[in-house]
Amino acid sequence: MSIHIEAEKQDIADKILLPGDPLRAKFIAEHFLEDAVLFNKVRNMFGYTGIYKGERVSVMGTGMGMPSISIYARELIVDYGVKKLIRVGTAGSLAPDVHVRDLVLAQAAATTSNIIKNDWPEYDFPQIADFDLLDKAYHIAKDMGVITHVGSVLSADLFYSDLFDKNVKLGTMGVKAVEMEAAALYYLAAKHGVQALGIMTISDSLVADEDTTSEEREKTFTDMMAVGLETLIAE
Ligand SMILES: O=P(O)(O)O[C@H]1O[C@H](CO)[C@@H](O)[C@H]1O
Ligand SMILES: O=c1cc[nH]c(=O)[nH]1
Repeated sequence: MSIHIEAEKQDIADKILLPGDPLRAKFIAEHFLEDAVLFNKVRNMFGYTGIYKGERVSVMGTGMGMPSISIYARELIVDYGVKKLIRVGTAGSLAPDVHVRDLVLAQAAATTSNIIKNDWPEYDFPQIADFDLLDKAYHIAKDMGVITHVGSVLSADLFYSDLFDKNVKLGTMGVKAVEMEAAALYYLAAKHGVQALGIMTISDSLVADEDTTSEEREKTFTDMMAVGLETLIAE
């Protein structure tokens, strides 16, 4: 067990989906995995391991924001030996052509946070997705016929921010969407030599009058869940 996860090492697969919402983790386990077993309920941050198309995979919530995902990603990588981590999150569109329910594959993640600089003050280096996972996810999503955008995202510390106008301006500079975890996940994956990718479903828009309910965000973004699982098991 680790400080925030009560599982034994063998209880967690080396491939994992990471939604922010622990109830989305429960939904994925109940609707996509066979023989799913709950391995964590510390702080209600539900984690499950089960079988997807014959392969052992796990899914666990990370909570909201980079401090929270940094705790879980670090423990999963260092204490449990997880090698492939795919965030399946929601994000707000920053671009007029990126609509609610579209997928965004986060090729890179800019951040407003000091969390990476606090750990690695020397350089401001880019936080990028693992190319192999990105390439696989892109082709899987395209083959499924899901509208999919590839580009950078902004991982913000604040959901409610006075930088709203500046975030929107980033959309005119190629940043597709704003969310709150990908940059820290990419940093930790680089630091520990494992693979990570962020797949986001657009849940609302900062540049158009489009949004979704919390129940939809928990239960209906199944394309993202399927793309994430297929990418985890792809050879
Ligand atoms: O839906 P999740 O995966 O939690 O992701 C997004 O939703 C939360 C904010 O509502 C933040 O965690 C943000 O990154
Ligand atoms: O606008 C949004 C939507 C989802 N997640 C965010 O962080 N921001």
